[in-house]
Amino acid sequence: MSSTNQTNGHAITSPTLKSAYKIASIPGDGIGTEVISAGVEVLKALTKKFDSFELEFTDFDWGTERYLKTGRYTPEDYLSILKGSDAIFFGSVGSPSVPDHISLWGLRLAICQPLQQYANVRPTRILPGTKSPLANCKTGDLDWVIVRENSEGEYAGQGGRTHIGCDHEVATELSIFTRTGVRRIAQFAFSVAQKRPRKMLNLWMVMWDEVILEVAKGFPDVKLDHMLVDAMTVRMVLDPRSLDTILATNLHADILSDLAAALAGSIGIAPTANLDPTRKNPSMFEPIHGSAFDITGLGLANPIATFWTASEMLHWLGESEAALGLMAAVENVCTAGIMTRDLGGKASTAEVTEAVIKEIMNL
Ligand SMILES: NC(=O)c1ccc[n+]([C@@H]2O[C@H](COP(=O)([O-])OP(=O)(O)OC[C@H]3O[C@@H](n4cnc5c(N)ncnc54)[C@H](O)[C@@H]3O)[C@@H](O)[C@H]2O)c1
Ligand SMILES: O=C(O)C[C@@H](O)C(=O)O
Ligand SMILES: [K+]
Ligand SMILES: [Mn+2]
Repeated sequence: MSSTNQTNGHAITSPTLKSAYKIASIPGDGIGTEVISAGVEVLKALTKKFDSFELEFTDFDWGTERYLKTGRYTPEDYLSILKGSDAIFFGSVGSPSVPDHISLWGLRLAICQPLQQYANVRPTRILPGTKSPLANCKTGDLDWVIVRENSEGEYAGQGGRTHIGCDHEVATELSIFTRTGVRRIAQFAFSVAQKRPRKMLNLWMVMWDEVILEVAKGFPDVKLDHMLVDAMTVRMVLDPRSLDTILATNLHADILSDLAAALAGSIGIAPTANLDPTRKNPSMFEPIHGSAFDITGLGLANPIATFWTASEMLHWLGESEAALGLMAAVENVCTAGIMTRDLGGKASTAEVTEAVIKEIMNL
């Protein structure tokens, strides 16, 4: 690309600097490796189509295989390595050969927590050409963003076991909530709700309620609605049109977002952004789903969750045109019925990926 500037009456043509982003890619375990390689292919196609930016990928083999060989999911200096990137593109972690709390704390939480990615953002909607399992719920009827507190609550890592293995063993799992933690996620969720057409935020809990009412004063245009989490599951199923932005604690939002993905058609389409809203640290983007050992290696993994995740990453980096182009390509492919088995189709991971790349090049 080039641009023309006027200097002292002379037109001079100079190369416009392309934005170049460093992406740390961590496929992880199971289908993580299949969907991230599909995601990288699609992102590379976008850089060909939209020549305003470049992506420089560095791949990391951090996952369970590495843990079994070395006793660690990552090298010791992994945080300084990641801090050198503009964004992290993550697949999933977890394997039948290692207990889930070890893999989760060894990789996903080992990244999210020290990098202060305290806002976990999970948009959900029904893509055109796909179906909700809810009768009478069509594309447009379900359009939510779940904001998950991503640094404390039930995933604070406090608690332990005493008298291990004895009949009188005691185990505690503590939920930790800080005023600062609640305030910052509330501020973030209100600002998300404020940018949505319906300007609406649904949430719940006690200290939360108090802090949120304080934060709400700064967002008078957002309609606020408190819900208990059990009742929320009912409302999501029976009245999806009445919801918009949903803020909840770490664990509750984790559960609600799997439900949301299923109601929108499949867990195979749902994206996640783990954001550090201060932008001091790189943010991490991953599909909501896990390693799915039951379908690993079979070509059945739906790559759309990862494509949507890639689109969220591009938005965060400021490349909105490419981000919107990617979602348009995904929607065209769904409309054409090229879908994996979880969405009722017959296409493989590779066939969906190829179709999305073709749509990108035809945009
Ligand atoms: N953030 C993460 O990395 C993350 C998230 C969830 C689970 N996990 C880990 O993944 C492992 C498996 O967990 P799980 O089985 O509870 O959840 P899962 O999300 O891996 O799978 C649940 C079900 O959804 C299906 N599924 C998931 N993604 C799919 C896709 N893209 N296309 C088609 N079908 C898809 C699977 O086949 C499975 O039947 C565990 O070790 C768990 O700890 C990791
Ligand atoms: O919550 C987690 O950390 C694991 C998984 O359930 C997720 O949604 O990322
Ligand atoms: K994941
Ligand atoms: Mn989850």
